[in-house]
Amino acid sequence: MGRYAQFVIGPAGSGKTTYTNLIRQFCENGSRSVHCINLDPAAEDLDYPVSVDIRDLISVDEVQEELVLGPNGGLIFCFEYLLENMDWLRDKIQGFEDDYLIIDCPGQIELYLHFDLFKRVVDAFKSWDYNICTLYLIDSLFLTEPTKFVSGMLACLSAMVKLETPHLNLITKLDLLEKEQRKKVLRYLNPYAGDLLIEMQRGMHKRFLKLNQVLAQIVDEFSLVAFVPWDISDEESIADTLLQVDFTMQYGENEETKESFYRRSEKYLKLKSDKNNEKDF
Ligand SMILES: Nc1nc2c(ncn2[C@@H]2O[C@H](COP(=O)(O)OP(=O)(O)OP(=O)(O)O)[C@@H](O)[C@H]2O)c(=O)[nH]1
Repeated sequence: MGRYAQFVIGPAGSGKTTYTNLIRQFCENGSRSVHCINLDPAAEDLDYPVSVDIRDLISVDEVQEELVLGPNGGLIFCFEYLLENMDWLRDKIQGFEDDYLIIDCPGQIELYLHFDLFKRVVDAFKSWDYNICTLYLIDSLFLTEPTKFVSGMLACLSAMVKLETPHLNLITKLDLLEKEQRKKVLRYLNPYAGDLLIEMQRGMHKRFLKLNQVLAQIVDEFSLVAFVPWDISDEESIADTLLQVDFTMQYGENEETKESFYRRSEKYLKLKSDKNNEKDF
């Protein structure tokens, strides 16, 4: 069957642990064998059974205490230590030959954006012949305005460029948004640079025009930054997300995957069955 691993990354509180647990439950209900791996040395209570836990190797609390480091320094030290002990991790996952790995990662995005430590962990999985997909989770409450969207998009893009793996961005906590807010957010599933520029420029001084033009151009040129809606109140959304992850893992991002994102967003909004909504959209 081959080896498959999803790396679940994203800012603190974006929903990584919740996602990991729900995907695990969904897979297990479908008789798919999965293992959840915790790579967050500062994790507290985890909702799922953990098959491999970095805290058995090293924990941030111990490091902070012994080396008098802050939380970020402690995390960096733990990842350096993990990289020196990758045989430990390899031994732990050796028995999961045909199983699916879901890897819950730390919430400090500096780890993905500014250092190469996390990339080296991902590269080790590649060298062990894993098919990989990185999921960058982003809280929908931070995507309700164009400027917030651009900022979130740039963080997703940096992680994608830095990690060099098949990549999806998941918009989480959609169930918490009002219908109108939800529609606003879902417009960004397939953003159009011209509209984005007009929206960003609204209410801003004209001296920001050039900057906003460049940012909108980045959105346009990096249209591979695809966002997938994730709604825990809709079981179909969970099933579709898993399908997209599997597809991306095997084939990477391409036109076909993008097409399926758009079909997904249409289905999600049920636009086809509601002509009035379609006009609004
Ligand atoms: N309503 C709703 N709540 C969510 C969703 N995802 C996460 N939450 C809640 O948001 C909070 C943070 O979720 P976690 O899954 O712990 O987030 P995390 O990214 O693992 O957080 P860190 O480990 O601190 O980086 C928890 O209270 C979750 O119950 C979601 O899709 N919908």
